[in-house]
Amino acid sequence: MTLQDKGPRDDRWYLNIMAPNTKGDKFAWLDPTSIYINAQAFNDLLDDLLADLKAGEVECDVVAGLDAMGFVLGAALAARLGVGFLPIRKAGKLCVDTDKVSFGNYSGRTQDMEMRMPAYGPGTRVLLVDQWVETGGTMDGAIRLVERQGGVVAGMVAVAIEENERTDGYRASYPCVSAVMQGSRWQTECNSQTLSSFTTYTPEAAFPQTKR
Ligand SMILES: O=P(O)(O)OC[C@H]1O[C@H](OP(=O)(O)OP(=O)(O)O)[C@H](O)[C@@H]1O
Ligand SMILES: Nc1ncnc2[nH]cnc12
Repeated sequence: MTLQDKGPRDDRWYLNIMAPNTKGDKFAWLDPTSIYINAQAFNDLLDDLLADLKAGEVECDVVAGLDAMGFVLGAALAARLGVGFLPIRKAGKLCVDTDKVSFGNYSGRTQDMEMRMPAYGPGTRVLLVDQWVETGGTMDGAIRLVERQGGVVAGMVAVAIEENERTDGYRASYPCVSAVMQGSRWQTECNSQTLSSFTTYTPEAAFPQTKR
């Protein structure tokens, strides 16, 4: 595992560059992907998640990332962990045999997602990675897919896991790692779906540094 020692890790500064929704209720309330644009932010995010996985002694045989943005974080973590990456896809994309589940998410709509079948042997430890967990409905579908093929959910990782009855159940059942730490101001703000950093947010804060 590649890990830089950066001292105390609890500032999570890169959460400040997450972008507020400017498009209304049909969309998620914020866009965390600005973190990925900036090399320092993205690498600090990965370092923090990896440090917390290590501290929690969370081990896995493969990372499964959830379509679509879970692919970004999941693939980056898999590469750092030295394991493979298994995409869990929105239905209708995979041209091989699949298992399929229906799930509901924050949008109130029901969707289907699929995982290739067979994907791994019995007892394989699968680390589930998504960008964000809001209601936990999407994660619920992924857990069902993993367990139906005899996999063991090794844990779950996201930028944030909002607190509600379903995610309380996840925390009780699996190791859960998120950049937004439980008990922090960030967690309270994510639960209420507004961040104080939105008042000073500028897109430029996430711009990649140019080498010229
Ligand atoms: O906890 P939930 O309420 O289920 O919501 C979480 C899911 O919603 C978002 O993805 P979205 O479906 O918007 O798709 P995207 O990754 O393609 O942006 C997010 O990245 C999770 O996958
Ligand atoms: N990407 C996301 N950002 C913020 N809230 C979300 N809820 C579900 N997905 C989300």
